[in-house]
Amino acid sequence: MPTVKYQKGDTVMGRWPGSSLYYEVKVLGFKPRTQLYTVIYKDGTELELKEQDIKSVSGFQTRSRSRSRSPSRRRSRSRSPARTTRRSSSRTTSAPSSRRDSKLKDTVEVRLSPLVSAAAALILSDHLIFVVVERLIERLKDAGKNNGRLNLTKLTSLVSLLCLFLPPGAYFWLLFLPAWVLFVILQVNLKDPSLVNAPPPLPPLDAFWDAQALGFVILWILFQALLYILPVGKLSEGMPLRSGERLKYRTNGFFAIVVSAIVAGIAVHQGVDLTYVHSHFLQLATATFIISVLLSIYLYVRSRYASSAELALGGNSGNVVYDFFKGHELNPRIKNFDLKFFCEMRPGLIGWCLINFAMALAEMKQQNLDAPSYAMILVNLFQLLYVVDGLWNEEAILTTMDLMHDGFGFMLAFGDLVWVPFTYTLQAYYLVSHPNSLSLPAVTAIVILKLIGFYIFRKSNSEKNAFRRNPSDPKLSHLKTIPTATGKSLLVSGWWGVVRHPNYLGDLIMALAWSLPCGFSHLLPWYYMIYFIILLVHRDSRDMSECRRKYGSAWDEYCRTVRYRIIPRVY
Ligand SMILES: NC(=O)c1ccc[n+]([C@@H]2O[C@H](COP(=O)([O-])OP(=O)(O)OC[C@H]3O[C@@H](n4cnc5c(N)ncnc54)[C@H](OP(=O)(O)O)[C@@H]3O)[C@@H](O)[C@H]2O)c1
Ligand SMILES: CC(C)CCC[C@@H](C)[C@H]1CC[C@H]2C3=C(CC[C@]12C)[C@@]1(C)CC[C@H](O)C(C)(C)[C@@H]1CC3
Repeated sequence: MPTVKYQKGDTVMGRWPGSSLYYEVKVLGFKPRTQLYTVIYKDGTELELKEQDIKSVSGFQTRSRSRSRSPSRRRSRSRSPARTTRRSSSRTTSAPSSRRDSKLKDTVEVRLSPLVSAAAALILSDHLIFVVVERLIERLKDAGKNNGRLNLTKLTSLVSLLCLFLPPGAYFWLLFLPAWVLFVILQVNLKDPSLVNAPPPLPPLDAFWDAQALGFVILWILFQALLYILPVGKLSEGMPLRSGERLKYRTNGFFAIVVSAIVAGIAVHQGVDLTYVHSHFLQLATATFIISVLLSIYLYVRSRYASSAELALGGNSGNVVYDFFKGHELNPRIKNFDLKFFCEMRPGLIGWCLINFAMALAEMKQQNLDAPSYAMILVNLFQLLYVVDGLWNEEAILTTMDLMHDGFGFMLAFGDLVWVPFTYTLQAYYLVSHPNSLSLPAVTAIVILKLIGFYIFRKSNSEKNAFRRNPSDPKLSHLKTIPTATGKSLLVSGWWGVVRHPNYLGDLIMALAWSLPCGFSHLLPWYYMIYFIILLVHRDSRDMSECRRKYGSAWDEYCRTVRYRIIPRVY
């Protein structure tokens, strides 16, 4: 390599992409065509870097000592990206640097996955805008350093100002998600509903509001909160936090759904007309939406006072709308009452089953039936099984992304309280006024499909959960694993050796079985399936980049061994 600045075998300082952190790396080679150096970090991560992202060790040390005392500069002495992982998760991490890490994560994600739909691309757009602006600011700073002619402060504020006028995805989603719920609720009541129809005319404003409906929703949430705080059931430990602490959670969800079912049964027996839920669906959804907005405002305000150790890595952009949407605090609690865990597992999830049940009663009433239709029974039983299983294995939620990594803000509050109960119930709602008769062979085939999906979903989730809780569990000793620099290992055989997200595969098969009973006359009951594909493809990409950041070369090795993401040999 005669004209090349750094030679094979040289030890130099390499910039970790997307950040201003440098680590000691060894040069493995140079590709004249791409003008990139292949370097290897101390934890084994191999990357390709531009010459401008490499500095000689001696020059680097002199400069870094003479520079500022800021934490990010101090961090530049650490030796490997694996350390970044550990350091960025320590209490001393400054918010800006963790933000940079998450931006890096998102950039990789966007590059890696050509998304299947424009909607999914929109999910990513908010991240992208921040990445682009941040990169631009970094470039400008670099340019300023190099020629000294640019007025850095002015340029930086100009770009930040520009950012204010760019419509980040958060603004879009804040408006779109509630509008979408309204759209599908209005559609499902039409004789000929369609996802591609123009929105039906808006009902008058007072049609949205019903004080009684708000009262019922508040009562329901309080009732679930009461069941949650009762000293019944197990106290489970969450995964270790950045501080090393493990929070305790009352995992009595199964008890909560059993008590709720008994209370609903007694109420119906006593003559309470549950078909109210069908006739006041819009008002109930509006009331729940108001509660989710109030909760999100409370969450945002309290997150401003939370210590940095209590914050999630995302949602700290400084942009009020983005942070409000994404959520800032990781585990907001009032004493021992965990708001995120409660909202994710209780009012919405159990409410979903209650609404489905009410729809079965409404179907019988509307269509003069003595018993619900086969299609309605299947949808009810399938979704009840899904929820009961989630609550029975409630502890497993503590190892999912939402609980471990995501802040609690509008996205999850609205998702858990409004989105789940008022859109996941659309199939049952649809069947109330759009009957679909099913033959016995069709019923049998759909049940078999559901059971296959459920088996894959449950087995794979339990396998990962058991492994994460006790990696040396003798029951898992037959499984092959890859060690990672963080001390955790990755499963490479068993379910997690078939595809990288076997649990998503099972979930998707189940989603198919939920839509099939509604037939093919309309797209609306297939809405869940379409939404779910987009959601899971996006979650898979997000998880991939997060794991690559955490596990470096070990993750790449896992991806080389397990080539497909969700569907074997297809995707
Ligand atoms: N119905 C719905 O609306 C809905 C929506 C979303 C998700 N879900 C379901 O919820 C469940 C949880 O989903 P999730 O998105 O949180 O993802 P998940 O698949 O449960 O968790 C991903 C995490 O698992 C760990 N992991 C990944 N590969 C591994 C391997 N080979 N060996 C060991 N650990 C590995 C990694 O975390 P660590 O390494 O840090 O432990 C990774 O971040 C899924 O079953 C999903 O289908 C349902
Ligand atoms: C578009 C947005 C508003 C997206 C909102 C997403 C949330 C509604 C989902 C994200 C994670 C999901 C989830 C379940 C329900 C829906 C979410 C909260 C879940 C609790 C359903 C029962 C399952 O058994 C489960 C526990 C595995 C599952 C966990 C993830």
